[in-house]
Amino acid sequence: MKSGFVVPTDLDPIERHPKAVGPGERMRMHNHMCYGCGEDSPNGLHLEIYAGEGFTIRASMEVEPHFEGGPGVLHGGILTTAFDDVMGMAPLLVGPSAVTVHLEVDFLRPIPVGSTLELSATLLGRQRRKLYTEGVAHIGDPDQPVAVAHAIFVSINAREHFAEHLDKSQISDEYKQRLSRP
Ligand SMILES: CCCCCCCCCCCCCC(=O)SCCNC(=O)CCNC(=O)[C@H](O)C(C)(C)COP(=O)(O)OP(=O)(O)OC[C@H]1O[C@@H](n2cnc3c(N)ncnc32)[C@H](O)[C@@H]1OP(=O)(O)O
Repeated sequence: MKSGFVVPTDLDPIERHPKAVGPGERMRMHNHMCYGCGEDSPNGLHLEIYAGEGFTIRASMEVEPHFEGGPGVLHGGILTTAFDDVMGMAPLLVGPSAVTVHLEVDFLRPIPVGSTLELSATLLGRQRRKLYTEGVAHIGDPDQPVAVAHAIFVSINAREHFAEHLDKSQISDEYKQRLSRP
């Protein structure tokens, strides 16, 4: 497998947060209007994302005809979006919210429209606020990945980070109030 991403060898160990969602349980939605996993996003991917064992996350995605890029195959940007969202849930296993600062994808094989894409993410470790993750996608044989991704997320204080933009969001007033509480 070809990948230019170098995972640091001196990552600090991580511990699952005592309040993190348990293995097999659905991850709590971070935003009901999120294009990746929000149930109210009108044109979103509507990913259902589950916690796995250890520091893993998984989700499935039906490759719908309107996700086409090349003839008959999934658009690379849609796959990247799905990775961003699924991998972005991994930091929540160990602590507070984090946002993507770097994401790269190795596209290994075309992904036909009509297939079921299985996505998984693993949190590899941290360096200060940086959380390193790896993602893998396959469409049948788990030993034959169709894409691999690496991302760095940086932990944030969500209330402060999103405060300036809350007025532009389509999230519910209740959720807005929750996010704007000091
Ligand atoms: C409750 C609701 C909340 C929702 C939560 C969301 C859940 C998410 C779910 C998933 C949704 C989908 C996901 C989405 O769509 S997330 C949406 C897309 N992402 C963003 O909008 C993030 C935009 N970036 C920023 O706002 C700032 O950069 C932040 C605030 C993140 C950091 O700026 P800040 O000034 O605070 O910190 P810093 O600059 O000292 O950086 C800190 C460390 O990071 C390192 N670094 C920085 N950039 C890079 C880089 N490109 N490659 C490698 N490393 C990088 C940097 O060297 C430093 O490392 P070190 O010095 O310690 O070694």
